[in-house]
Parts: sequence; structure tokens; C-alpha cells
Amino acid sequence: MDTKTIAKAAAGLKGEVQIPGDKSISHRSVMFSALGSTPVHITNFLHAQDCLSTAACMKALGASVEFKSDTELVVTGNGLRGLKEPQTIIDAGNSGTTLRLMMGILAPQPFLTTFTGDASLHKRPMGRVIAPLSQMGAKIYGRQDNQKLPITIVPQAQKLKGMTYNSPVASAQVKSAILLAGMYAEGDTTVVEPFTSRDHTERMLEAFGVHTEKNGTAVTIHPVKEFNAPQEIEVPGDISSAAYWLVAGCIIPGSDLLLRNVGVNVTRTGILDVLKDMGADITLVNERTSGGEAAADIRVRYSKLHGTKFGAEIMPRLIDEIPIIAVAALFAEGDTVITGAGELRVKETDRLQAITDQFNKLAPGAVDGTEDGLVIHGGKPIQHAQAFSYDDHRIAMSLAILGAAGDGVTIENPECVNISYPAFYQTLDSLR
Ligand SMILES: O=C(O)C1=C[C@@H](OP(=O)(O)O)[C@@H](O)[C@H](O)C1
Ligand SMILES: C=C(OP(=O)(O)O)C(=O)O
Repeated sequence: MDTKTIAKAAAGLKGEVQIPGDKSISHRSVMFSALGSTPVHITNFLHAQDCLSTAACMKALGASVEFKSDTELVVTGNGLRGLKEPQTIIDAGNSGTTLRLMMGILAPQPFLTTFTGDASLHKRPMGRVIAPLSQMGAKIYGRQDNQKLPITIVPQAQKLKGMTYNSPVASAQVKSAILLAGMYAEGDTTVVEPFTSRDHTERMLEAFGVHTEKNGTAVTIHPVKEFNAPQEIEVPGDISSAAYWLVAGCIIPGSDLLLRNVGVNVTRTGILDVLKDMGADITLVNERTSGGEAAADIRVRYSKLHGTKFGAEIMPRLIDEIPIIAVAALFAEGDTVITGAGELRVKETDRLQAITDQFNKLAPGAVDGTEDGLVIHGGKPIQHAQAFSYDDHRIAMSLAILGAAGDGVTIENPECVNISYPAFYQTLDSLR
């Protein structure tokens, strides 16, 4: 088995980190540009496996995707109705975002598409997108009673019909899939969520001349005739990647980090609210907007944290950050109680189970798993241990920071960081 050992960062982490491009925005930049008819120059694109899966899918559907460097590319589509039937099965790899958003784009198309993905994606629930798209008139078939990969989308005789959908989950992937299908439907399409999820789709659609209307947690889209692609899209840095340094900076004594170019869209900044609530020394500087998205540099310094409590309402604003917030909680004084996090059970792996089983190897008795969350007892002794990533990038990176802050860690299957942050381990080394 492949392993990687991370040593304790005894002297703290110091320096600057250029945060890599946002994964959610990188996916959307390529998908939407492929539906335009003029070239779009995309910069600070996240060159990581998930976003490369999206680029390969759009290429297979007839768009021109030309990389100028790892993080810079030009995408040219053939218009909103110009996608072509792919010659073979499309592979979404490990990426739920790729698969779910693509289903929304492809459900209305007059050709057949079949999707596959890796072992993890085969286990994830796709009925949450297939069911509403089917209600609109799409013909989508999948394994296990239309729930799982492989999935085939068959052309339907009639146009999709717009609808109002009350989503049982706050999920940007579900919301986006329905809104994207809604562009091609007859009549308006509205998605109502229990809590507002990330709004990158709505913001980027605006840059393509497509207006959506927001009313509380409801978003409405009207049928769209054409896409007016912008010439440039600059992707801000990913707060979900910055999260590892935010927490490392807070919990490793002597740390002082400046995180450059972090996307701070309010639908994503739940981690800043939670860490500040725990007593973190975090300051935003150089606040600006870039391509319709808020961005800033963030300074973080070592601080004494205390436990906190949060639940369902804030969950969509920090959903991918729970594993690293759990690491922060291990170093805080007192208990941290997390509820309303059941969605973590259907990510790349069951992240609640992964956190409970693996973190307890380094901090025995510190984590109690509950059905929809975690209770973390801060301040327990931390020891060196070998722990498993479950091939989940966010678990591997969280273990690495836990080891750097504690007494080192040996990570089994460490390479999965390539899904969202290929330079993660090098960056960690450079800050010692
Ligand atoms: O829309 C997106 O880009 C994403 C939405 C979230 O998933 P859900 O929509 O399933 O909550 C998040 O976990 C994922 O990493 C990216
Ligand atoms: C859940 C994630 O991504 P996706 O759903 O796109 O696989 C993630 O990056 O943590």
C-alpha cells in the first residue's frame, strides 16, 4: 500500500500560499463556455483531476478545449444547441459535480449519452437529480432503479417542461442540474431549497447573459435562446482548499500565514464564521470582486480555540470543510457539536464514518459519531498513528494537517489529493 508520512510542524507554519483555483467555479467555467459560440479565455483554472474530467467531457461533446498552460485555457463551443453526440461512454471520474451538472445539460439534448465514473462515484446517489429531471420529461436510466452509475440519457420526443421543484436537500449540484435543464424547457423552472446552497451557477449564468431570479431560497430560470459568452473568466482561489491552511494556521503554535486570492462568496464562507466563533485570529485584507465573485487575501495566526456548536442551517456554506473543522475542534478547549451533516455520508466516502474511525487513531476517544454529525472532545492527547484516506482527498488533507499539528501521521493512499489540490503536500513542506 502506498503511504506518506507527515512530520510534526514543531516551529509552526509561516509564509504565503497562492490558493489554487476554485473547483466549483472551474467546472462551471468550462461547461458554460462550451455552450457559447465564441472563445472564452479562462485563467486560474484548477488543474486537478475533477476539473480535468469536466474538460474531457466537454471535449467529447464537441467543444474545443485548448490548454495554454496548466491553469489557462481557451474553450469554444458551438452554441447552446451545438453539443454533439459523444462517440463513446463519458467518464466523470471521481467528480459528483461533473456528473450531476452534466446530467442537467444533457437531459434536454437530442442525442444519447452514457456516463461512467470511478468506484466512489458508482456508490453515490444520483436519483436526487434523475428524479426531478424525469419529472420535467427527461428519459434517464441508471443502475439500482435509476439511482446509480452507469447512467444513460435517451433523447425524448418532446421538449422538457419547466416546473417548481421543492428540493429535499440543500445541494448546489441538484439546484444547478435542474436550472441548466430549465434553460431548454418550456416555461419557467424554479428550485426551492431548505437552505441556500452555493450560487456559482447563478452568478456565472449572469456573465453569460442569462438572468435568474432569487426569492428567499427559491431560484427561477426562464427559457434561454442563446448564450453570450464573456471573453474572459478569472477563477478565484478555492476557500475549500484554503481551509486546510486556515485551520493549520490556527492550531499550530507559532504559525502566521497569508493566503492569497481566496474566493469569499458568502455562500461558501461558513468556515470563517465557525473558526471566528471558536476564537480564531483571522483577518480579510484586500477585499475585491473578480469575475462576479468576491475574493480577498486572508491572514491567519495561531490562536487558542474553544469548542462550538453548529448545524443544518450553516451546513451548505461549509459542507466540504467538515473534516478540517473537525481537526480544529480536536485542538480546541471543550466540546464541539456538529449536527445536520448527514450529507457527508454520501460524499466521496462516508466522511462522518471516516472522521470517526481515523481521527480516533490519532486522538483516542476524541470523536463520537452521531447519525447526522459529530461530537468532538477537544484537548485530548494526540499521538502518531497510521490512518487511511479512503481515497478521499479531503480526508487525506485533513489527516495531514492533524499530523502536522499533533505528533505526525502516516497516511495510507495519500495521492487522492490530486482530485482537488495536487500541490497540497509540496505547499505544506514549503511552509515549515
Ligand atoms: O456544486 C458544486 O460545485 C458542489 C456542491 C457541493 O455538493 P452538493 O451539491 O452535493 O452539496 C459540494 O460538496 C461539492 O464539492 C461541489
Ligand atoms: C464532494 C466533493 O466533490 P464532488 O461532489 O464534486 O465529487 C468535494 O470536493 O468534497
